[in-house]
Amino acid sequence: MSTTFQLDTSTSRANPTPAPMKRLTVPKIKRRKFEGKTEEPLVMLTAYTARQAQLLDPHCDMLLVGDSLGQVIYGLPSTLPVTLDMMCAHGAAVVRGSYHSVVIVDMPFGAYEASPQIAFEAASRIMAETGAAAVKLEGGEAMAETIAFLTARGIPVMAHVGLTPQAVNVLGGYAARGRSQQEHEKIIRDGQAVSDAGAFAVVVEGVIEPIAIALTQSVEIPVIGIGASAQCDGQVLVTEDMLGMFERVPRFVKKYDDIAGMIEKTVETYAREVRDRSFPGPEQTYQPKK
Ligand SMILES: Nc1nc(=O)c2c([nH]1)NC[C@@H]1CN(c3ccc(C(=O)N[C@@H](CCC(=O)O)C(=O)O)cc3)CN21
Ligand SMILES: CC(C)C(=O)C(=O)O
Repeated sequence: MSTTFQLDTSTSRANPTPAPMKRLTVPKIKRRKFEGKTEEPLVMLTAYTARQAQLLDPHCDMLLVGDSLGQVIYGLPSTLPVTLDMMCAHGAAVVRGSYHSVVIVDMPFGAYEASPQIAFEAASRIMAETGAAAVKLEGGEAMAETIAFLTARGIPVMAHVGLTPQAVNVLGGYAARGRSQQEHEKIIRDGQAVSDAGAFAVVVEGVIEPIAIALTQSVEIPVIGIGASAQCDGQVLVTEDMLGMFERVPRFVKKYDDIAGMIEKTVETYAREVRDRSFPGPEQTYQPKK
């Protein structure tokens, strides 16, 4: 087990970012929201690897090591089989590849729900092994006690309400939430509960826009939207989704590029050159000294 702390690595030759910046902190993220609104929205993307983190870091305020890595990296059918070992390994890689953003690591399903004490054991392991600045967990009122427990013991918590993918079996799918008045009120109560419990920010996912707007206006912590509203205090997406790595993505994803198409074309060229023996060429081949 290797332990990596969040050191200032700006002088290390392993870290090629040209203009190292001082890393943002959780209190600075929280303070970005004042008088009920964040002037400039917070920018968050998921990251799972060191190189990906290096590329995203200069443009983001927060990097989320999401448990969506279960689907995106490991090809699992949901986020439920994701383990603490996976989150620690990818969390450490993202911290090593970033210099500026606040890194937040998802707590995997099963690692925190049973009790605040169990949650602290999992969260403290994540903090110690990755060097991340905070953890994220899914749930509202039911997780308020756990959020207060972790925060009081030195672990900042980002909460996640609305469409909570770890609860897919209770919700019955990934459809948008909050279309009934009862559900609407429950999601607002969840957001207020996590804010009152001391979460430094909250993700609201897959809800009808009026809920996202009402929540953003009613809590003092930044509300980060995904499938929510442009009026949230920030936005997050799964990086591979917005880069166009996947054919099928949720409706709330905007595909900014077609990376899958680029990879396909490039690999097609490589395969052709191998088959017609034009790769490797003279420039990629060693010859004996004359
Ligand atoms: N690549 C990826 N992107 C994500 O946004 C994401 C993950 N993985 N894994 C974890 C959760 C799961 N999420 C999901 C997954 C599927 C839908 C989806 O298919 N939504 C449909 C509607 C589904 C329905 O109505 O039943 C859509 O068209 O938006 C939404 C969010 C969000 N998260
Ligand atoms: C989609 C985001 C918010 C997430 O929770 C994840 O990446 O797992």
